[in-house]
Amino acid sequence: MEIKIKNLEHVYMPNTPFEHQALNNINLHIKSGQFVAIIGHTGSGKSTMAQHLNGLLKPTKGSIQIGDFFIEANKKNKQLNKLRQLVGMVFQYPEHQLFDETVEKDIAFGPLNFGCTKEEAFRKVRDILPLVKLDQELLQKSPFDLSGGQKRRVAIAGVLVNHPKVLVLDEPTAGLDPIGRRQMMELFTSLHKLESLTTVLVTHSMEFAAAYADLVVVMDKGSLVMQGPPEEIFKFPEQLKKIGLNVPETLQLAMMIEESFKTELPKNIFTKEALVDTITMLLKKETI
Ligand SMILES: Nc1ncnc2c1ncn2[C@@H]1O[C@H](COP(=O)(O)OP(=O)(O)OP(=O)(O)O)[C@@H](O)[C@H]1O
Repeated sequence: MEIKIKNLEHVYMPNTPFEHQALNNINLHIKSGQFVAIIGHTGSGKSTMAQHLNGLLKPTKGSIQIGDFFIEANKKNKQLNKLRQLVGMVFQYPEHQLFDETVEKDIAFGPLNFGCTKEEAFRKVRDILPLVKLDQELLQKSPFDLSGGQKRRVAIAGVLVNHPKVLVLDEPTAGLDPIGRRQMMELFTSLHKLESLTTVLVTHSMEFAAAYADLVVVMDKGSLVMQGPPEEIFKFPEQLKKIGLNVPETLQLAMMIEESFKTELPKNIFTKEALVDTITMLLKKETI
C-alpha cells in the first residue's frame, strides 16, 4: 500500500507556552512494498511522523494519504478504525501493552474489535502463531507469565493478526540483546517479503537502516533533510555527522580498508558478511 505525505506539519500543545513544532513541511512518497528506515538524532521527529501514519496524531497542516485513506488537517476522519486495521503499529516495548488474562484473548483483541466472531478471531490467532514462532501451548497462559522475548512476540502477533498492509515499527528491537535484535529484524524482513508489506522502521541503528531499507529518510529538528537508498545516504558521512549521525560501523571499516589497500570498494557494503567476503577477496589478491 502506497503512502504519500504532503506538506505535513505537527505542532504539540499549540497556543500554550509549551508549543513545539515537531514536524516541519514533510513531503515523502513511500511506494507500495517498500522498506523504509527513518533515522535521525533524538527528538528529530521520527516517532511523531510514525504516529501520523495510522492516525494516532492529527496533522496541524498538510495531509497523509495511505491507499485510499486521507488524513487531513482540519478534517475529521470517520474511518480511523478501518485505517488502523490496515496500518499495524509496533511501538517501543510493545509488551507493555499486553493486558488480557490469556495470550489467546490478548492476540484476539484486534480481530474482535474489528468485528470478527469469537470463532473467527481465535482461528486467526492460531494461524498467526507460526509466523511469530510462538507455541500453541502458550495460548491459555497469562501473557504476564511469559519470558520477555515471548511477551514481545505475543504483542507483535496482536498487530499481525489483523493482516495489516502497512507495518510501522518504532524502535521494535529496543531492550533486546544482539541475538534477539537480529531475530526480530529477521522476522520483520521475512514478513515484509512474504506479505509484500510496506514497512516503515524508525531506528537509531544505522546498521539496520543500511542492511534492510530500500529507502532511508533522514530527519533533523523536525525536517526531512535527506532521502534515498542506503548507498546514496551513507556516501555523505560528513553531512550525517553534522546532524549527530554516523555511518554504519561496517561501512566505516570498509572505508579504512579502502585507505589501506588503496582500492575502491562497492558502496553497499553494509553487512559484516559482505565485508568479510571483500576482505577475503582483497587478501587473496594480495597473496597471489
Ligand atoms: N506529547 C508531546 N508533547 C509535547 N512535545 C512532544 C510530545 N512528543 C514529542 N514531543 C517533542 O517533539 C519532538 C519530536 O519528538 P519525537 O518523539 O517525534 O522525536 P524522535 O526523533 O522520535 O526522538 P527519539 O529518537 O528520542 O525517540 C521532541 O522535541 C519532543 O520533545
